Amino acid sequence: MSVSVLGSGAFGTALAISLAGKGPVTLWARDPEQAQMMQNHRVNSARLPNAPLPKAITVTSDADLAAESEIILLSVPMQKLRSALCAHSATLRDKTLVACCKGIELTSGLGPVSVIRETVPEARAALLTGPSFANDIARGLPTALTLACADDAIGRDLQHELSTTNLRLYRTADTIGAELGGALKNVMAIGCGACIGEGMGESARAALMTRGFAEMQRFALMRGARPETLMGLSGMGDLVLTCCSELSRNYRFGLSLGRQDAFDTNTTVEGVATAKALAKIAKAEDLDMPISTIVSEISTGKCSVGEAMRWLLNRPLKEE
Ligand SMILES: NC(=O)C1=CN([C@@H]2O[C@H](COP(=O)(O)OP(=O)(O)OC[C@H]3O[C@@H](n4cnc5c(N)ncnc54)[C@H](OP(=O)(O)O)[C@@H]3O)[C@@H](O)[C@H]2O)C=CC1
Ligand SMILES: O=C(CO)COP(=O)(O)O
Repeated sequence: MSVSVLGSGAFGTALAISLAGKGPVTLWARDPEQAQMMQNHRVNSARLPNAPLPKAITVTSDADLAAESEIILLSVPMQKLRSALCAHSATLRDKTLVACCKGIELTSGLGPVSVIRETVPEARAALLTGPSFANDIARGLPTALTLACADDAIGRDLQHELSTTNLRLYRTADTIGAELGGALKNVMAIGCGACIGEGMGESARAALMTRGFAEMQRFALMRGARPETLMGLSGMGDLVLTCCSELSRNYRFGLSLGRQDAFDTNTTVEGVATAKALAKIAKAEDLDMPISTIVSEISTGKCSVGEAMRWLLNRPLKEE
C-alpha cells in the first residue's frame, strides 16, 4: 500500500525516512518554498537537520498528490489536527488515516482518533504512538511503538505496512487507552522537568512519575481504556522515556520553568494545551487530577514551581 505523511515536522520526516526503506513515500509540507528546499537539498534543515532524505521520498506541497496514497500519516501538532483535516477532508474521505500526534484537543476534550472520526467520518481511523524520538527513528535505531485501531483487520494490515526493520509495531484495538497514554505522559514530563529544574532531586521525580501514572490510569479508565494499554508502550513506555530525557521538548520546557530560564516559544510542547484541557475536564467532572491541574498552572505562569511542589506535598494524606 502506498504511504504519505501529512506534516513535515521532525516526527513526520523521521517516519518518512524509516518507511522509505520499504518503498516510495510522499512527504507533504504546507509551505511550497520549504517543500521545494527539502526536495532539492534532500534534508529537512528546519526540523530534522543531519538526517538525509532517501531517494524514495518525494517532498511536495501539493495536497492532492499526497492524498493519492491509501495510507496517510497525520503528523501535525494535536491542536492543529482538526484544521489540517478540515482543509483536506474531501480528498481524505476514502483513506486510512493514522494520527501520529499526542494530546487532547483543548476545544473539545477529544483525542486524535476521535477528532479524525468527527471531521472525516468516512475514513478509517488509527493511531501510531509510543516511546520514540524523531532523531532515533531517523537514525534507524531500534524503536517499538503501538499501532491502535478499533478495526482488528485494518489494524493488522497497518501493523505490517508500517513496521520496518528497526521500527517494530505492536497492535491494540484500544484507541482510547493509546491516545490518552501519549497525551498525558507529556503533562507528567513537564512536571518532572520542573521538579528537576527546581532542584528537587531524583527521588521527587520518581514520586511524580509514579503518582502521575496513577493519574493517567484514573483518567484513562474513566474514559473506557483498558488497564493493560496504559501498562504498555503508549503509556508506561512513553512516560519513562519522556520524563527522563533531555531530548524531550516537554521535559526541557519543564526544566526551563524550574530554572526560570527562557524557552523558545516556537517549540512544539504538546503537554501545555493538554494540561489545560485536563484541568478543565477535572474541574467540570469533579475528578482528582492534582498533577495535571498544577502543571497547567505552572505552564501558564499562574504559580511558581516551588509553590506547585509545596501544594502537591501538603494535600491531605491518603491511601496509595
Ligand atoms: N518529535 C518527536 O520526537 C515526536 C513527536 N511526536 C508527535 O508528533 C506530533 C508532531 O510533532 P513534531 O513533528 O515533533 O513537531 P514539529 O514542531 O517538528 O513540526 C510540526 C509540523 O506541523 C506542521 N503544521 C503545523 N500546523 C499545521 C497545519 N495547520 N497544517 C499542516 N501542517 C501544520 C508544521 O509546519 P510548518 O513548519 O509549516 O509550521 C511542522 O511541519 C506531535 O503531536 C508530537 O507529540 C510523537 C513522537 C515523537
Ligand atoms: O513523544 C515523544 C517521545 O515519545 C517526544 O517527546 P517531546 O514531544 O516531549 O519531544
